[in-house]
Amino acid sequence: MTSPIHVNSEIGRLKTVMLHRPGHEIENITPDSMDRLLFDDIPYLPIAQAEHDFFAQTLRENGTEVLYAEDLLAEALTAKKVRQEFIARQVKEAGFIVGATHDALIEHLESLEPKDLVAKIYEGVRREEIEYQELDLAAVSAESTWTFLLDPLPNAYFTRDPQAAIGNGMSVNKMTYPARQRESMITEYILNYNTRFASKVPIWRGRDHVSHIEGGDELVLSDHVVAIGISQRTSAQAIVEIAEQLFKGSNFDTVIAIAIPHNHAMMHLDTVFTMINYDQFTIHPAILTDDGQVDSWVLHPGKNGKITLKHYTQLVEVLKRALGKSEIDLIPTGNGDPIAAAREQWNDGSNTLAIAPGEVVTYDRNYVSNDLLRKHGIIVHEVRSSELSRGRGGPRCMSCPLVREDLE
Ligand SMILES: NC(=[NH2+])NCCC[C@H](N)C(=O)O
Repeated sequence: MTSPIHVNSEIGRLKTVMLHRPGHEIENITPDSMDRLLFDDIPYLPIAQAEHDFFAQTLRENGTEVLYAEDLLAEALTAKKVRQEFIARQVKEAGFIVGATHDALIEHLESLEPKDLVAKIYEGVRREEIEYQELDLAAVSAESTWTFLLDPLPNAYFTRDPQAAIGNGMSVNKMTYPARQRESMITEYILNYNTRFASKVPIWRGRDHVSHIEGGDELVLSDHVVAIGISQRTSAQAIVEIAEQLFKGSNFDTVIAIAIPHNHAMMHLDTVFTMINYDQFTIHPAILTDDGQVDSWVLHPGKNGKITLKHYTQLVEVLKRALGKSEIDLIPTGNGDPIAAAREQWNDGSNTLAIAPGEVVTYDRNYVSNDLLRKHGIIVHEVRSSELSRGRGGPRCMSCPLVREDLE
């Protein structure tokens, strides 16, 4: 069976992408919950949606088929039995296993049609929306004063992270923070029950794991090389686990693990490093020492299913060797100016989405980085970014490529 997933690079012409249009979940962020929900501010929804529509339109105009995760999920949940199982698992992962609240939540969600159910899963369920048949202590006690029973999923428009297409398969991710963990269950149901995907996609690593990994850290550099960030969101253990599966079941024979600082501004590798052409990358200078060093380890398949490991500090040398290039052009965010670099990285100036070799989509606000990209010969499509950028993610984070053309 041919897989509907085909991603053998970061830069091959983008044919199909999965997005999520931000919805009311964005309006369910409050100053009190913002930190926990991984936001730094509350975007203004109508503008965020208009900006997102402009992003989707930019991709369509450049020949990309745009699929929305919310539509794929609603289709996957057509059968009542599947819907019931999905609801039960969402409610369980939100922390309700038995009791009055559990029962009332299930009853409420089961009363909804697939499209409304999907919208509810994203926007969250408030306490006052559900009707209790009977109360129990947990339902009436003070510990349950938080307005939402099922938290909103405001980060869902960053479709890059819950999963990552690698080759013809998927990494379905165990995410780091509770605020995002239920997002990758959406991926699981799309892959298992949407007819476009069901039984056709190898899963390199599922979400039923202790160690965590997120798609913002997973970069497909070529048809046999993957780079993965060791970051706030992705642990070394998860990298070893996925490397084992890739080495066993696919063409991939090289995983480059790159250590980056563990902080909110640089939560994933793709906030500081992205591939934009055969031999060109964006990089936030702050991840490198003055002489261009960063810790990285190259993993290869060894004997008897074991993995070999080698430590390097010169990223350029590692990239040259892995990609068979004699030169690598690292383009610094903010042109290397400490203030412009820090400001533009904060607003995802390094988070470029390649839609073809040497052709990228970026946020308009990062004008220093955009000018520099053009000077390096890159074609830049700018998209609007005042509200979308408040979630700390850029064009690469907001997109999950499903099909890219192979490179020549
Ligand atoms: N691939 C990325 N860089 N994603 C950015 C995700 C931002 C989101 N607020 C989070 O903290 O999870």
